[in-house]
Amino acid sequence: MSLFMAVGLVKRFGGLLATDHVDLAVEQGEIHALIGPNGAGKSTLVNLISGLLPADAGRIVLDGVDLTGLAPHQRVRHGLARCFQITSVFRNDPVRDNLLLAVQAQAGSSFHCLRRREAETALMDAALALADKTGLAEVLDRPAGVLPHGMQKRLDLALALAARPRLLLLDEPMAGMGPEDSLQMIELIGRLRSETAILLIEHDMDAVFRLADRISVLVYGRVLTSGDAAHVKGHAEVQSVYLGTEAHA
Ligand SMILES: Nc1ncnc2c1ncn2[C@@H]1O[C@H](COP(=O)(O)OP(=O)(O)OP(=O)(O)O)[C@@H](O)[C@H]1O
Repeated sequence: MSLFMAVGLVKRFGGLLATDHVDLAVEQGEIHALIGPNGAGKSTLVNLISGLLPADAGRIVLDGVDLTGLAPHQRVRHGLARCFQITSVFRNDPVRDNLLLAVQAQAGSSFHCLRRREAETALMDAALALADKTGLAEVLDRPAGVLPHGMQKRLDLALALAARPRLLLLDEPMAGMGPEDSLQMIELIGRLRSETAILLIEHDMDAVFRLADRISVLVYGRVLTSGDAAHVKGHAEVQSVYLGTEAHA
């Protein structure tokens, strides 16, 4: 069985069928990219998966557990975490405190058996490990809100990783970045493959083709095709519907 499955997902906005009976599977260790032209329904699908929007029909299953009726925070506890297009940090607080809060929220009562000082050390160690992993060790004392854009996106990713997800939803992690930041983000996401499966929405096709093990193409709320980069690049309908439009743009 796949690590994650969306089965027959449907979302209507009035008369518009934004998500049209979508089936999607993400395997363990896989980076699965979701691409499609503007308005294809990518954000709606990710909102259904993360629980920000209720589905009109269909199911969401992670690791054999049906998450369909659960609120977003309950889905996070079951291993489904999300990074937003807009960063969701406490802007006036230092990076260190943002990381500590996220680690603390995830740890819950798991450090209760330790003495207070030991628990604080364990939390700080976990926060510093996250900073190291995401390239934020040099900016721990800086208020999150004054970080350059690329680092804010990395902080956002670090906060999602604090939840130790089994499946991480990344909604346009490269948005608004210059080439250097994009490259660093691509490398970082590539390294995460060993610890979590990833569903990646991204308009940067270079990033998609470099990172994705599998790509699903969404058009008018439906999955047109799924496959590896070679399959998608060679798919005539994808070329005309999506890659063609991007090239023109
Ligand atoms: N809350 C809403 N109410 C009404 N219509 C909506 C709502 N959210 C999205 N839509 C419509 O649903 C369709 C899919 O939108 P969605 O934002 O999911 O597409 P997308 O593929 O993420 O686009 P983009 O790449 O531009 O972000 C669009 O026609 C959009 O106008």
